[in-house]
Amino acid sequence: MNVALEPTTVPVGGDYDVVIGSGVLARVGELLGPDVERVLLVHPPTLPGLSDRVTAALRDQGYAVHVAEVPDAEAAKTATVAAGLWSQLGQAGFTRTDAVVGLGGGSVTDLAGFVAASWLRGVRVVQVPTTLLGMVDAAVGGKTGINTAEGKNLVGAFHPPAGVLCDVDVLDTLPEADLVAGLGEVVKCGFIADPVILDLVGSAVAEDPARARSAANPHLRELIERAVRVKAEVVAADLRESSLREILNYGHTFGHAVEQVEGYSWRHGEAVAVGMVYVAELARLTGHLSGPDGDALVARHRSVLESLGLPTSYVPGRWDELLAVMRRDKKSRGSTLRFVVLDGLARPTRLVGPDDALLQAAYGLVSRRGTSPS
Ligand SMILES: NC(=O)c1ccc[n+]([C@@H]2O[C@H](COP(=O)([O-])OP(=O)(O)OC[C@H]3O[C@@H](n4cnc5c(N)ncnc54)[C@H](O)[C@@H]3O)[C@@H](O)[C@H]2O)c1
Ligand SMILES: O=C(O)C(=O)C[C@@H](O)[C@H](O)[C@H](O)COP(=O)(O)O
Ligand SMILES: [Zn+2]
Repeated sequence: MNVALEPTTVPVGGDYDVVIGSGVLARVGELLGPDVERVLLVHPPTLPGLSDRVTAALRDQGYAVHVAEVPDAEAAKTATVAAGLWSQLGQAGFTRTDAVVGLGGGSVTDLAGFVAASWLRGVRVVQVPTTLLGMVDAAVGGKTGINTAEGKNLVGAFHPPAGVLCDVDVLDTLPEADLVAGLGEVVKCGFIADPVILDLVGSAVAEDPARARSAANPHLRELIERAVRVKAEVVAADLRESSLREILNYGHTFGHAVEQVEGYSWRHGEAVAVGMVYVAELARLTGHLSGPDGDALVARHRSVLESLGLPTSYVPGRWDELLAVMRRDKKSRGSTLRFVVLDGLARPTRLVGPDDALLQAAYGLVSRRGTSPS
């Protein structure tokens, strides 16, 4: 990413900061806070250069650094991997004033955050996201967790980080498909809260579609900052998802079901993209979106996401599996399914207990044979 702007600090309530900048990776120790002696650095196998740099920076600052390489991507988010980290913390004698650092994409920051939340009932975690999705979403806000055989993020805790460090330079090595998946969550913030995001994505695509899908997107820094501000404002108001925070789950009920049914072969941001189209169609079927404006907003979901190369359809014939997974969504209450839908652009609301027939009809509207992600 070719920008050399000064770092930006986005406060999350008064609790911690998200630092976004170029060349800021070595500042990780500054976010740890006082009294930390030992640090467990958790990272995937794909980032040897970055994990070495962060380890060296922490050691230079006097910390005793223990390193844990965990499986890549969704394979990191298991009870077995978490248990291995608990053993490592125990053997190294980590106390309540020691800390965990999560370096990697959302899968690693979710795992590292969960291990920090559960070790001694809670030690500090600093998140150093290395994917776009991690920077704009997963590392911010304190939702941590792992998967079980029954579904995604079914075990976890709300455990806000002590700080989040986003060094945008690391995005230069991120594969395009992962960058684009991160743009899926950025676009989500555009639909639920900040339509300027959709305009910026539109401008970037109009200027140069290939560049818009890369770390050279000329609006990327502003897109990151805007999406982080949306998330920061929401989680500062409702950390534990008693109400407002549910809007960040836009597109996720169907999206998480696609991820699980597909054995996590779709990227999270890809599944959320088709999930947003699904729920936009559901909003139209249930009257939340209506008339020409409603039609245009549904069409805008497809056009923005497709302009970035994100999927907007899913294969037919898997309704029973999808519905079974959707029933276990965390927004469900008893046997009542609940969705976040839009009443208009940036006007999110709840849809409670829609008819199964309408849920299935919306699936029909997003079904297309031969669909697969990038
Ligand atoms: N806690 C939350 O609020 C929250 C929010 C959104 C998503 N999530 C979770 O985040 C996960 C998805 O995160 P993700 O999209 O970052 O995927 P990911 O963590 O699987 O990373 C994607 C891939 O990019 C590689 N990678 C990471 N950084 C790189 C870099 N700088 N250069 C080259 N390769 C790099 C990784 O090794 C991996 O192969 C899902 O599990 C999702 O449920 C959590
Ligand atoms: O931060 C939130 O709240 C979100 O819902 C953000 C989502 O993008 C994210 O994927 C989250 O992990 C989903 O949470 P879950 O509660 O549906 O498991
Ligand atoms: Zn998400």
